[in-house]
Amino acid sequence: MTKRVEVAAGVIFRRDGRFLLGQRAPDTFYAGYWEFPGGKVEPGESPPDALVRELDEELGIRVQAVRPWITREHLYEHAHVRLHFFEVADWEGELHDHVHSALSWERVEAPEVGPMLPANGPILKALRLPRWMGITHAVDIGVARQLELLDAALAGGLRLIQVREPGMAVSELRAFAAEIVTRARAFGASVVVNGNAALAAETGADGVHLSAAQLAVLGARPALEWVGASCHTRAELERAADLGVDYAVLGSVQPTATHPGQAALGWERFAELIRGLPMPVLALGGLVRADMARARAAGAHGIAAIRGSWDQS
Ligand SMILES: Nc1nc2c([nH]c(=O)n2[C@@H]2O[C@H](COP(=O)(O)OP(=O)(O)OP(=O)(O)O)[C@@H](O)[C@H]2O)c(=O)[nH]1
Repeated sequence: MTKRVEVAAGVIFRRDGRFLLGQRAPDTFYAGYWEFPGGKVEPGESPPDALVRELDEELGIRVQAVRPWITREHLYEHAHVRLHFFEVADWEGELHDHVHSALSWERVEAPEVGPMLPANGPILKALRLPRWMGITHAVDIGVARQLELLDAALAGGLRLIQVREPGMAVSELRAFAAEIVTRARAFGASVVVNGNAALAAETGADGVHLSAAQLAVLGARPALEWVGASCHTRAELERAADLGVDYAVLGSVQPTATHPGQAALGWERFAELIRGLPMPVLALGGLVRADMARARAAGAHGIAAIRGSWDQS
């Protein structure tokens, strides 16, 4: 039987947004491959405690706070590992590496070192997922106004847009989505189209955002770069994980005008529902920019919002 190993690893961010990778030393498994700093969880230890200890032992840094992020399992020749990835934003001290052959600060958009440990491909992709998703609502505010607000948001740093226009005629939606893709491209932003993989492909969008209903019946992951899904329950999140989606959106965290009367989850329940999932989760529902720290402390990768994305106040 393959040995089971629990591992805690950290995505350590520097002030300029770069994150740290270490190259595995000679005489270890996968020598020369790059990894996130971290190591095995000891008996009786929690994964966050293990990470704080490992980062002290390996790098000589003191970590103030870690945020849960993604948990992935991988079957290596030598062990079946469960990797608990955390984000480490608050740390102090000078790096003194004791275990790696080299360290490198990388950009999330395009890490340059390699090869990477086999389990880490999806982790690097998850890091490329922007922290904020703007969801369109031209059916409420009009196409012209939505495009105007989109331009302002792109100029302000928005890098992920979901085209979601329930009720819009398909011909109008095709033109609208194509226009969003053109404008997003100019800023290097990505676009996913809600509920329609064919339209996404046709308009040159980067992916599709599946509704919970589609998620329930789909046999396989659509062949697009980004596939995400709307979820409301743990069962839906697990189904999304099984389908191999790149991200999920879970809500509503707070009461929202889009679904009046729907019970809000609150942050505690949100954190509970997403625990241990293998993909990043965006929090949805009545959220604004000021909620980002709270969302990430709860384990969210970031936030998805309709109104909160376009309000200019
Ligand atoms: N630290 C770290 N380990 C990772 C990552 N990705 C990944 O698959 N792993 C796996 O998780 C395990 C980490 O264990 P480790 O670093 O404590 O131990 P090791 O293999 O060097 O062996 P040893 O501690 O027995 O000498 C290894 O099997 C490693 O291949 C990652 O990004 N960071």
